[in-house]
Amino acid sequence: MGNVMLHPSIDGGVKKGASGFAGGTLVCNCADRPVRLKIKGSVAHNHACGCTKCWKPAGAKFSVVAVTGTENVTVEANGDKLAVVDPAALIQRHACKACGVHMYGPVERDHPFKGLSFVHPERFEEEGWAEPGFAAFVSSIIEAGVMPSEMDGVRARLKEIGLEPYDCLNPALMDYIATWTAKKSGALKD
Ligand SMILES: N[C@@H](CCC(=O)N[C@@H](CS)C(=O)NCC(=O)O)C(=O)O
Ligand SMILES: [Zn+2]
Ligand SMILES: [Zn+2]
Repeated sequence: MGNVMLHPSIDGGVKKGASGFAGGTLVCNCADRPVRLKIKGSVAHNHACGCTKCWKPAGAKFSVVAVTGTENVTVEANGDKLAVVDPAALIQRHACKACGVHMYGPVERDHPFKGLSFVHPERFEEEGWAEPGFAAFVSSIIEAGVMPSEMDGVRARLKEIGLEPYDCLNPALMDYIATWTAKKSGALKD
């Protein structure tokens, strides 16, 4: 099972983050004029994502992606290289035009995730970011070309390293989204 490749940062097992992690600098893959972003404070809800829209390093089936408040994100250097991948998407993924790494993805629309930005903690120069805690959008890896017959092995490997696989988000985030929606419709009162 250990030969199922998911993502380089977790293939050897999930490494626990440091409790004192206070943020740092995200850097893209460019040797020349890399994009640099400052992230203030820790990241939350780190997880593996199998969807086709999140950035993955070469050969990875999953991305590793977490959130922070958009107010904690500052572009520090070479922001002129950033462009929004899909302006119609909920998550406004800002990618480096030269190397393709997604640097941050703010949610600005009226949505339960409004005010949050999605970031890829593996791009931190610093060690100690909070480890991923579950796997989301697992079935979506088929959309990127993974054989359906591989899925049992992928889910078994995710469980083996302690990442419960879900085909959407985990129950905590799904309940959070549904609560927001129910309050908006009036089905739930504050
Ligand atoms: N099955 C689709 C799922 C895409 C999807 O819904 N991704 C989730 C997880 S990142 C999402 O919240 N997307 C919002 C967005 O891409 O803006 C795919 O793989 O492309
Ligand atoms: Zn770059
Ligand atoms: Zn995703």
